[in-house]
Amino acid sequence: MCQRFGGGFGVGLRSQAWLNHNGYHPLAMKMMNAACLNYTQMNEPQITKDESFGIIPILRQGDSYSFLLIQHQAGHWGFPKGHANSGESPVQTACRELREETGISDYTLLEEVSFSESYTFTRKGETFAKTVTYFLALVKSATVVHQIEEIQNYTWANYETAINLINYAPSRQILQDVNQYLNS
Ligand SMILES: Nc1ncnc2c1ncn2[C@@H]1O[C@H](COP(=O)(O)OP(=O)(O)OP(=O)(O)OP(=O)(O)OC[C@H]2O[C@@H](n3cnc4c(N)ncnc43)[C@H](O)[C@@H]2O)[C@@H](O)[C@H]1O
Repeated sequence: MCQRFGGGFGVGLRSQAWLNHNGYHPLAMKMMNAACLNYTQMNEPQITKDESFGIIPILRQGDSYSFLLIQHQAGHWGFPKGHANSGESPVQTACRELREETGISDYTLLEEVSFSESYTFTRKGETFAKTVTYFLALVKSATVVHQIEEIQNYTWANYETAINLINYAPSRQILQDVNQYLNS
């Protein structure tokens, strides 16, 4: 822990004249602050920005809605998503990932709204600050072609079941916001 105005760095730099309220010469203060800044920069963890895009597939039956959840290969339940390929827009990425993970390609995209979640994670010693932006799609049919190499499992669930199945709080918050949007 680096203390900006601590005693340790000041040894030998005191003088009778020009002492500030800490009892140090201004030049000594400058050197101490510079040393602290270098120490802090050297020890700050590197954080890499990461971004993915996804779709929340929604099936409307009368007044009620079901949501398609997928179980990612890592084991957690959430929504279909992934990274952009070179030159892809957010919506193109989200649609491709949906098709690759679930086989779904027949839907109406609600492009006027999007919902984002942010979280950090560490992988192989590297820390990532990630944002995932989701679009909404009203699907025409509940048929899913399970892409085993992409996802572990999938399920259609109503709001209450889905909220209980989703593992991570940021994704639960997204579903809450989406549910509120659909019922507003
Ligand atoms: N910039 C990049 N471009 C292209 N490919 C890249 C890439 N970075 C990594 N890849 C590779 O691409 C593969 C997956 O690609 P994609 O399939 O394209 O990416 P993804 O769904 O966003 O999954 P990813 O595993 O990266 O991250 P997630 O946020 O789900 O999970 C990460 C961690 O966060 C946790 N997590 C997931 N959702 C969370 C949430 N909502 N809240 C908190 N933590 C969450 C998970 O448990 C996990 O520990 C990975 O094998 C990866 O090695």
